[in-house]
Amino acid sequence: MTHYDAILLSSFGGPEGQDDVIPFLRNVTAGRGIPDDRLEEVAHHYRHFGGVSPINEQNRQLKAALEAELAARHIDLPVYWGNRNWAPYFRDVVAEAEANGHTELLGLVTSAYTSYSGVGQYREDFEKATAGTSVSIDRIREFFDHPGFVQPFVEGVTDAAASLVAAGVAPDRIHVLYVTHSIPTAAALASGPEFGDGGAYVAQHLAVASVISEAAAPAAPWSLVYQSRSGDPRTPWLEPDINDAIGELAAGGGADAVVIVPFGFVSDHMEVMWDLDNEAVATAGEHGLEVRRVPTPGVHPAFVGGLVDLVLERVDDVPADERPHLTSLGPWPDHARVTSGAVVPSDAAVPAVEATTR
Ligand SMILES: CC1=C(CCC(=O)O)c2cc3nc(cc4[nH]c(cc5[nH]c(cc1n2)c(C)c5CCC(=O)O)c(CCC(=O)O)c4C)C(CCC(=O)O)=C3C
Ligand SMILES: [Fe+2]
Repeated sequence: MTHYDAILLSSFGGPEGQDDVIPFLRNVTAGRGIPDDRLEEVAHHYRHFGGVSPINEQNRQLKAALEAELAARHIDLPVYWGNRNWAPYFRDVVAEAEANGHTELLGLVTSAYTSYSGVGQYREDFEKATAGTSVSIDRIREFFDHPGFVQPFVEGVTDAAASLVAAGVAPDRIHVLYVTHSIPTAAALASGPEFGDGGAYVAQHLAVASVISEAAAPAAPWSLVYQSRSGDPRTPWLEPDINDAIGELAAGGGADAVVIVPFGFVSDHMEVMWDLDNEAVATAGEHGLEVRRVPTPGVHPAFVGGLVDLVLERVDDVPADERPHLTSLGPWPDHARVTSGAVVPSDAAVPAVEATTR
């Protein structure tokens, strides 16, 4: 048994009004040289929705759902919620937890895959937030192939394919587009060079997509595509972009319909609402393709239950060979514990990718 005092639901954060948008974007891009015109472009996405990202409300709902699931299973662990880029910030939440006598936190990070954005940045922010405190933060493993994360997508693709078939589309004329956040190719490689050019990041996505397709739409061809690239246009990022992929599919006559599966994200936040529901759906329409967009896990009971299972496997020190995983890449190893500004190796082997991403 490993003792924890509380869970720290850890996420990206988002603006909640027009005045928040630019300070939020400055937080996100601090020191990373994102061109101003791109910042303005992103601000525009938020402005369109009143300056409000849905992500904070989705995390409040996830926190409530986790609390209900923990209570139903008689697990006495309070849930704190903190963000990297907007209030409640990690450093404030860590101070609040410490004041309440909660110093051994288990971080539940809302990133399913291995990348600097989803792993290294959180570790660095945990280090900053715990520096000079008595609080330590452990983190659950990347859960890309955990049944609780995969099941909602299997249901979503199954429903989308059924709805297209009901609309008269032949099952093998549906193309399933698994879409995730593009990252620089160098960052992808750094996420785990032992997995090939795309690193652990691409390998994990390919493995999960194949599991979902086999279960939900075995007759339909599929591909892995990317969204939301940003940064310097001269820097290579993972491709193809989903809009280019839709154009090429239509030009090649390879499909009558596309199913868009945003399996890089756990909730329908801004990047889903704007880049997919707005842009990619329009692109499909322009090319005369039927389109369905599959929901993200959100507060799906399988996802919420799966997160609690991921907490329990750490509390109970469940050995790797007994941990649920749906691909041959899993179960992904645990991380080093962050304590008082330092990373202390945990008992489990920490993969090289964790230390070297990006
Ligand atoms: C891999 C990945 C995830 C998934 C893993 C995870 O979930 O953590 C993710 C999630 C998210 N990204 C988000 C928002 C943004 N990401 C940006 C910028 C970037 N993301 C990157 C990668 C990722 N991002 C990268 C390589 C950049 C380039 C700049 C940099 O080197 O970091 C920018 C700056 C402007 C721009 O460049 O577009 C914004 C505003 C939101 C919140 C949405 C909302 O408000 O609802 C969420 C959940
Ligand atoms: Fe991002």
